[in-house]
Amino acid sequence: MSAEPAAYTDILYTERPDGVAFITINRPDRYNAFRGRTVEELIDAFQRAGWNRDVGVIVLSGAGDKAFCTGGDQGAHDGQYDGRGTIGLPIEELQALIRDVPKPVIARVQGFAIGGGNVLATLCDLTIASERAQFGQVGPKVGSVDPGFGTAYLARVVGEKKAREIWYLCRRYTADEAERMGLANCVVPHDELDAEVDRWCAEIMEKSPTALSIAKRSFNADSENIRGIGSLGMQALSLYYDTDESKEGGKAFREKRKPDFRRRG
Ligand SMILES: CC(C)(COP(=O)(O)OP(=O)(O)OC[C@H]1O[C@@H](n2cnc3c(N)ncnc32)[C@H](O)[C@@H]1OP(=O)(O)O)[C@@H](O)C(=O)NCCC(=O)NCCSC(=O)CCC(=O)c1ccccc1C(=O)O
Repeated sequence: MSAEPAAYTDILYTERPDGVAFITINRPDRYNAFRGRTVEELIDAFQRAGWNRDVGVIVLSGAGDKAFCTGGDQGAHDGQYDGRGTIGLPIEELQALIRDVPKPVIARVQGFAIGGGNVLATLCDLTIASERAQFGQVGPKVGSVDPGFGTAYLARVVGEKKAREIWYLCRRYTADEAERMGLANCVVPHDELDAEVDRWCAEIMEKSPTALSIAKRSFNADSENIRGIGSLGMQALSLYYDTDESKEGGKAFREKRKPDFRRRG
C-alpha cells in the first residue's frame, strides 16, 4: 500500500495493490466538514488517483463513524469561505473532477451525508451505504445552496419532485429511504460496509477499464450542461453569502439556535 504524502493534513490517501484508491476526508471532529484546504487536498488526490493507470476504482469516504461529510465547515466562513474560488472554496473544481476522472468513484457512506457532503455522494458514480447512514440537504436552513450539480443533477438522480422536497424541507432521510429514491445503490449492515465496498470494487476491477471510462463519459455527457449552470450559480451564491440573510444561517448554526431569515433590516 502506498501512503498519503506528508503534506496532506485534512485527508488520507491510500492506493492498494488490487487497484483501489481510497480518499478519506479526515476531519472526524468536524463531522468531516470541508474547508478550503480540504477541498484543495481532495482535488490533488482525485488528480493523482484519476490518472494513475494502476488505479481502477476510487472510494471516497469519511473518517470515523459519525459522518461521510457534512459539507462546508461552518467555522470556516462568515460570508465567503477561507480558500480560493468564486465562494472561497474551489468546490466546482472538485465536483467536476469526480465526474471527469475516467474511472468509477464509489461513495462509502457510513454516517451523515449532509449538505455539500450529500452533493459529493450524489456525484459519485455509485453509493454504498451503511444502515446507519443519513442523507439530506441543509442549505436553506443555514443560508446556503448548491446551485449546480447539487440541485439540477440531484433531480436527474431522484426526480424533480423529490429533489425539490429535499431542498425545500431540509429533512433527513434514512439509508433505506435513500436507496428507494435512487440516492444509494445498496444498504448493508454497518459492520459489513467495508466488505461490501470491497466486493463492488473487485467486480469493477474485472471489467475493461476503457469500456468503463467510455460508459462514464457517456453518462456524463447527457448532464454536462449542469456544469455551466453551476458556475453561473456560484457567482450568485457568492453575492448571497455576503448578505445578512445568508450570514444569519451560519450564525444561527454556530449559536445552536433557529435562524430568523424573514427579519427585515
Ligand atoms: C450533520 C448534522 C445533521 C448532525 O446533527 P446532530 O446529530 O444534531 O449534531 P450537531 O450537534 O448538529 O453536530 C455535531 C457536531 O458537529 C459539528 N458540525 C456538524 N456539521 C458541521 C459543519 N458542516 N461545519 C462545522 N461543524 C459541523 C457541530 O457543530 C457539532 O459540534 P460541537 O462542537 O459538538 O458543537 C448537523 O450538524 C448539521 O446539519 N450540520 C450542518 C451542516 C452544514 O451546515 N453544512 C454546510 C452547509 S451545506 C449547504 O449549504 C449546501 C450547499 C452546498 O452544498 C455547498 C455548495 C457550494 C459550496 C459549499 C457548500 C457547502 O456545503 O457549504
